[in-house]
Amino acid sequence: MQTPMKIQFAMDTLTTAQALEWAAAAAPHVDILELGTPLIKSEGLAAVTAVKAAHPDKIILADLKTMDAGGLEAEIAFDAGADLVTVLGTADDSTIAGAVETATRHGKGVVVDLIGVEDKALRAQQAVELGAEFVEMHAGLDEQAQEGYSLDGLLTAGRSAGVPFSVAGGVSSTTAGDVKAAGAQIAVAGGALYSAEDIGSAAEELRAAVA
Ligand SMILES: O=C([C@H](O)CO)[C@H](O)[C@H](O)COP(=O)(O)O
Repeated sequence: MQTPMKIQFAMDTLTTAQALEWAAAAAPHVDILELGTPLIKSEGLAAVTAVKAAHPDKIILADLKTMDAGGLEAEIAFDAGADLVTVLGTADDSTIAGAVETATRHGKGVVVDLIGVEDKALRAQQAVELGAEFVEMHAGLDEQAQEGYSLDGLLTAGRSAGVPFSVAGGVSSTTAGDVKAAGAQIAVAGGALYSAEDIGSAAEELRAAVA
């Protein structure tokens, strides 16, 4: 039987209070709660601790986007309560390996974020060889704002990589079916959920779209 696709809620806000409110609304319908990079820069890793304490049953992802000192940055995030941390695919192999070594020691995991990587399929394979749990086929908010942006490039890269992957780049209930069809294990949604009038209903709709 195929493993059901997971949903990751990317909480790109600047306050822990807002993140806790969003997490409570979406929690019944999502598997992974992501503390967005702007939130961690604004509130620090205390935000991770607060969300983990409120949702001990959820996978908590700290979107550190680590570029150097992989072991050190992963260590402080795991100590704060994260289950997964992100390291950039543009980082040196030793940075990814350092974070993986720390994750293994903690019984936790590393996700390699392929934002800004030219050959995402190739780097995805290398990242998984280095021990990443999965990679994120990712187009960031700035790339999404460019004219003509579509998810297609991410889906093609995911299909050809042949390793476990998530897709992040403006995923919504309209596009989630395509993400599933491409073979992704995880659909990441930020704006489509937190900009909705009713976050809980939007998350429920997204879950239905990938069921
Ligand atoms: O990682 C993200 C971005 O770099 C800002 O932190 C987003 O969380 C990710 O792109 C998912 O959000 P949406 O694109 O709004 O779905």
